[in-house]
Amino acid sequence: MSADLPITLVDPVSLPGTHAGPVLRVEALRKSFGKREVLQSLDWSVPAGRVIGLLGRNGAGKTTLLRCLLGLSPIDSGRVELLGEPMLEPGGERMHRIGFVPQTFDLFPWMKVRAYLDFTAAFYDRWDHALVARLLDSWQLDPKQKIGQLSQGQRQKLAIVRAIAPQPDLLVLDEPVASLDPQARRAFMAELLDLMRRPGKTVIFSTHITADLERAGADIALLRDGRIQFTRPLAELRERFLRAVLSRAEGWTNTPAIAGLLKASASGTDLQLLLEDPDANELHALAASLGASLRIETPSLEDLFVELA
Ligand SMILES: Nc1ncnc2c1ncn2[C@@H]1O[C@H](COP(=O)(O)OP(=O)(O)OP(=O)(O)O)[C@@H](O)[C@H]1O
Repeated sequence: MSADLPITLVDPVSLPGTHAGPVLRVEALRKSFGKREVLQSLDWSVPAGRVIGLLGRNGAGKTTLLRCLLGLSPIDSGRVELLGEPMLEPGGERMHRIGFVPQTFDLFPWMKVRAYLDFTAAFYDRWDHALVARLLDSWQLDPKQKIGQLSQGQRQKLAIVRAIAPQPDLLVLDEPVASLDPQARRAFMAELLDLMRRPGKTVIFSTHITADLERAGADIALLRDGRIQFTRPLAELRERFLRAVLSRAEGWTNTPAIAGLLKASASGTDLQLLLEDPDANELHALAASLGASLRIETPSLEDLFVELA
């Protein structure tokens, strides 16, 4: 699968058979564990037809947020609306339209893969048997093996097969590729992109692997300080954040003042400035006034994540 496949994003309003509003709407969501306030009046809205990568440092609250969204963990206060209805508890018809891949999958160790999938399929009208057969084959999962004997990565693959097979409208994945080898990760991302190309499908997945977000052409949602700081298409982030490198022979002892400065670091003759929405004219004028040459670079998503998260 090529890394730069074009992705067609679908206008949610134009989708037949789907509600027109956001797939997910969260208002003032609060969740604490003891004194630790993990989600602090978090607001978030996700339109249909997007792939959203949820980024955040270890312990930022990604798992907590995903579990609260799906009603798997009780919230302290606030409101969560999923597929146009308030989420009070998991269950009901709507859950057939939502797929979830948890961080770890430890269920039914005594069951064989085939029996587990057949058993689960019985609950779903839209179970895609052909997709299951294809994924078992290409991901080399042995239908006759017991789940308890699968490696962590194989279990994760099984959890992904199980989540995709009912053809959910909303697929939520909590670090789905953490245990997968690079080959399986790419295959999985390719499946995600396939899902995405069907109208109205929405995917939300948490990850630390920024390359996967780039490959998926995902929108980036950043969870920091208990809130979603922004949800933006990758291309927009790339335009918004730039690195300016000022160079001069005598080096740098002070950081010049400039609008949008997020971070500055000096090394030898270079001064690197990470800037949000910089004004090019201002930058050139600054370089001239400091007797420095100017180079403008686009930071990688990983660099951005390190700086912003
Ligand atoms: N059941 C729990 N009881 C007490 N504290 C919890 C519980 N679950 C999570 N926490 C705490 O909430 C915070 C957020 O944890 P969470 O697992 O949601 O973060 P995360 O962003 O998913 O982290 P990671 O990237 O490491 O998976 C952490 O400080 C964690 O210790």
